[in-house]
Amino acid sequence: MRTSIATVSLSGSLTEKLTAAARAGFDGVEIFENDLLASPLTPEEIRTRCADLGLTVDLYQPMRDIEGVPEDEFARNLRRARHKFELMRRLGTDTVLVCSSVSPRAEDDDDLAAAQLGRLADLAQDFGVRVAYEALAWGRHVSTYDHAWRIVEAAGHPALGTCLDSFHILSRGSDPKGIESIPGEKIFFLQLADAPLLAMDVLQWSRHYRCFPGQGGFDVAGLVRHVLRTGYDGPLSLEVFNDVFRQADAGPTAVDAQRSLRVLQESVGLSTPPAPVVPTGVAFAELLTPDAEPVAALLGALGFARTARHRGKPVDLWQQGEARLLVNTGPAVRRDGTVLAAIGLESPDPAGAARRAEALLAPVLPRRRGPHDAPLDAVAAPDGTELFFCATGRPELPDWRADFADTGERATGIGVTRVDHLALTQPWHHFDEAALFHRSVLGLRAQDSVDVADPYGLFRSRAVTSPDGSVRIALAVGPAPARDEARAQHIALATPDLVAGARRFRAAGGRLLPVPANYYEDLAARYDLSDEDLDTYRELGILYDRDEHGVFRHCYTHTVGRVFFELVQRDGGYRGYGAQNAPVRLAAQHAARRLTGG
Ligand SMILES: O=C(O)c1ccc(O)c(O)c1
Ligand SMILES: [Mg+2]
Repeated sequence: MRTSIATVSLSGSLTEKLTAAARAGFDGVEIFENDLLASPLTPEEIRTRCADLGLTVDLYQPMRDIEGVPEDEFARNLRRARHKFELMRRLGTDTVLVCSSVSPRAEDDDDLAAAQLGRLADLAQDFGVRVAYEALAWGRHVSTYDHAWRIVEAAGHPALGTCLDSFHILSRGSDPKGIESIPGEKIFFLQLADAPLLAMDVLQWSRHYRCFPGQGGFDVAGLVRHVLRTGYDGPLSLEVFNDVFRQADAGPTAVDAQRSLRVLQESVGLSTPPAPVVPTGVAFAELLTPDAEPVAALLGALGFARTARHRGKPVDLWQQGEARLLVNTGPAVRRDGTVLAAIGLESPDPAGAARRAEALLAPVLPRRRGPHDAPLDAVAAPDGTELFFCATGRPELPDWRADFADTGERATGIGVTRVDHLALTQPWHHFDEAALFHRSVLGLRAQDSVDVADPYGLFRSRAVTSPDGSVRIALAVGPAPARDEARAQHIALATPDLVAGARRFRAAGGRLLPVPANYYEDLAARYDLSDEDLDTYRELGILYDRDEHGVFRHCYTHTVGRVFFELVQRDGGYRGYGAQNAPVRLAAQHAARRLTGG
């Protein structure tokens, strides 16, 4: 189906919005009145610009407070409408959105509303315009889609239809099944938006918290299925009022928006992009560092050995158990010190995974292929992390390790078996995009997001995981985008015996993050732990959590550049990440940074 986006959903000037929408692959736009009023372009120039960009102008909006008013006021409304219809002719669009009145002077009189909307449609018809009447969830007398449709039906005018907006329908808890009783040709327009489930005033919710389908808690796809059963064949149009998107760059937001519509179309059976190829493990995590020494010291204390060297590049493979870390000291190294730059995902079908990613608009990275390199398919996640789809030790596929020559070094190890999870702090305006990306592109499942207090703000965190837990990525967004630590990344390593592992790490010269004694007093109050265990945890800075499945113990290393490590022991099928300990950890990291300056 054709895809469209309201200009209000993107930041910048009208020109920037239109360019971003076209580049992301939208077919059309809804022009928001304020964007036109603020633009130096004439309506004719906007029309030409859209045509040059390959965009149709699908809707002009909104017209407000038209219906249900005394005759003298309605006469003034018609005069206003005539101006707008003339403008629409110059703009080259034939559909106008009229939202239900919020005026205190509007009367609760459906017959009057139908009669006046009919007269508006008469005038519109003279200009070749169609009127799409939308129920705002906070409309004074008309606030539900079925009520708006009753009025449209009563008016019985060919130039009057309804506009359905998923936010207004789902935020009020209306049953969208009733949409199926509206003839498809009377649905003049369909606007789509999702939103997180929040208990708040619906107008504020709508104006500040809408998000793209798949990023919130509404069943937008379910609603679209009802709409499709009516025979509606107009565009799927995104109308998202969102405080973050208003500030973020229009280009990436438009791509995020188009991706959400592609995923939606797939889930309602309108398209069949290549199927998701769910990763089955973490093949490697790659650190980029300008300063190999501190990284080597930390990995050595963690029990890793430099088992292989890339044949053509300054990249070392450090291994312990099934945990593999690449340390890259090549020219791509950035100014901001050590970073977690890439993740190798073990994929049952690397080429298929890359095709899926490309179909969902993930930037495909040029293959870093030297004369000896195995081919590697890679895409960039929204935060810039490179994701490689690769195979380790599977005879039917090229092994990425073929590019590495064995050094003969072997790890003595501290008991690390594998990477448990990767935690990536997102740029502040990419959080919702990141969750949708990892879910739709990689086929991971998103868990609920949790809020975590930091001494200087609030973190939001959301995990995406493969069904068997073999791939776990914790996405977080921090409080202060300008601060480095707000973009910290970490690698959590699994061990079956955390206490032994932590002791060996320390004996090898590793530094563990100290945790305040108050934490352990609280732990003693909350759980029935032995004094001996508590003493050990306090000594090593081990944090403790439980869920209905099992127990989680974890501790942290110091930070190098933007990266630190976590050692974790999961017992009994514990599913979380110790989120309730995160405030203590964040405070301890702030304190450690003040002491060491690093
Ligand atoms: O918030 C509003 O006023 C507003 C305006 C136009 C719409 O289509 C809408 O859904 C909301
Ligand atoms: Mg709307």
